[in-house]
Amino acid sequence: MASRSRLRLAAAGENPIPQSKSGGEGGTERKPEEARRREVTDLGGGSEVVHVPRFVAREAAWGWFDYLDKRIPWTRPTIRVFGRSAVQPRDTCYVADEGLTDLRYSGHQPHAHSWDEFPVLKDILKAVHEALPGSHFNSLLLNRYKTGSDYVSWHADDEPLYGPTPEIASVTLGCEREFLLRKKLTKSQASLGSGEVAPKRLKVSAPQQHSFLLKHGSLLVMRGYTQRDWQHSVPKRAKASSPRINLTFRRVL
Ligand SMILES: O=C(O)CCC(=O)C(=O)O
Ligand SMILES: [Fe+2]
Repeated sequence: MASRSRLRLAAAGENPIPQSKSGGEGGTERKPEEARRREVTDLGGGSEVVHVPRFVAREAAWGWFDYLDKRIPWTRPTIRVFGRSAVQPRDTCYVADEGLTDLRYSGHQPHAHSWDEFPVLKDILKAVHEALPGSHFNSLLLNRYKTGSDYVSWHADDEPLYGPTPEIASVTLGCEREFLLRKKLTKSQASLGSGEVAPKRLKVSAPQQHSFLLKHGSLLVMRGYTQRDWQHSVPKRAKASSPRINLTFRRVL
């Protein structure tokens, strides 16, 4: 379902988007107004998503993809989901400022690599900071979805170490994939749905949902109470025939 509440396209020049040095060759250069296009979706209740479809020029984005695909020490850890052990359905790697080793999710504590090991990540971080004035990301979770069978299931990045209103900036390289957001159910909605409180025939309306097609070189930012009130996922997609690398920049408080 397409997002219905795209509120406004930010005025050109409102926020600077970096131009790539290598984007000018081979007809890959973006028109300035296209490079600055950002769609702001107000999710309500103080939650917001910003989508910058052409955050970085195609050629530069492929340069980043090739480097990360080859150089990142990808692992596929065993995690715990609903009390069961399972191999995570995508490759991953964690990079963070010195001393930020506390990330733990699904019973797994990833090793924190240093930014110094991967100079390209410093360039990408710089570009993200320039696009999002006032942001100070200090950690990065990378994901690689090798085929359309790799995915991330419904979750929120609501770990306390990110604080109550984290800004999370997500860069997509390679194969485009669908990114879904759905509103978390309130306790009373959840119990209605389970049939514990009300008879089953009492219909519970479907949660609000938004979908974004995240293309090569795009940036998606989740802000405000998005992690508290919404969940997101990247579902399996049979048609996705090539790998996708995703970088989510976060700030550990
Ligand atoms: O791959 C994506 O677009 C999302 C990844 C994600 O949600 C996460 O790493 O927490
Ligand atoms: Fe996430």
